[in-house]
Amino acid sequence: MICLNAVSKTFSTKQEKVAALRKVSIQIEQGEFCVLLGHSGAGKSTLLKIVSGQLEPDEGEVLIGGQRLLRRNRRQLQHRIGMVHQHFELVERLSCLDNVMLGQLPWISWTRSLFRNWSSEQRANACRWLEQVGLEPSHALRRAGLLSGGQQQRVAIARALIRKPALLLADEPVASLDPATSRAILTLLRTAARQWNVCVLCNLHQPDLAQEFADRIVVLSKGAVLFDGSPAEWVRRDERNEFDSAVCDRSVDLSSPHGKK
Ligand SMILES: Nc1ncnc2c1ncn2[C@@H]1O[C@H](COP(=O)(O)OP(=O)(O)OP(=O)(O)O)[C@@H](O)[C@H]1O
Repeated sequence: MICLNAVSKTFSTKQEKVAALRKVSIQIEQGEFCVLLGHSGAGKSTLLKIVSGQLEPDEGEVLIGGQRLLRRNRRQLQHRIGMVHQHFELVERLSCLDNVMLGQLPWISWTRSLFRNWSSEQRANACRWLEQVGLEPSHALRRAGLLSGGQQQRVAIARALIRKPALLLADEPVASLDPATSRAILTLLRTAARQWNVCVLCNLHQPDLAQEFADRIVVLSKGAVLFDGSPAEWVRRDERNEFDSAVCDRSVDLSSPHGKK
């Protein structure tokens, strides 16, 4: 379970101070697929960076599996977090298998990782994860950069899951994918949450996809939580026009390859 208690973050630049997060409190259970929605600048990426330990909050606390995220235990807790990104962030010149193995770096000796000298057991494990995310065994030795976007995202998900994370953070994982592939990837993330009891926190720009796939939707607006509930509750409130175009990017067009008009 992850828990954010009254987390605030303000960025100061020479010109201004931007309150990116204002006393955000949310709790996500193991096995839950939670989608963060909000227009550009609402604070979604800042929240993910704070949960992953890349940024420190000014106020408030983050608990991962009951343990408070602090500077001194950050590395140890980061080992329990898997990350998936919009642009996959694979090492394109390496094989899919080697990319998946990178997810296990914290537990592999540096000589093995430097020479990619994986044991047969490690190889078999990586291949199993590639299979779990829907890739044929023949993909294991193919260069990651030669795969389609959807296949690369599957490799990235396998790399995140091989470390058996308590928490999987997905920062706009379908932003560069076509609508059909987006649905396949979100199905995979939802399955991962349920099958491996992972708490998944996923940033999206598309309310329709959030409604279709999320167990829970959290809407941020100007750094504050505007809504936190089930997709059914979200639809009821949306129908009463409680959320207007300022909340979510209604310009999203799922028929377009990149989701934007
Ligand atoms: N390093 C930074 N320095 C200054 N301001 C920042 C920094 N990072 C984020 N911000 C500001 O904080 C606010 C929240 O940004 P954030 O990136 O979290 O929004 P977002 O909801 O993820 O947006 P998007 O959907 O466009 O990625 C924005 O106003 C942004 O300009």
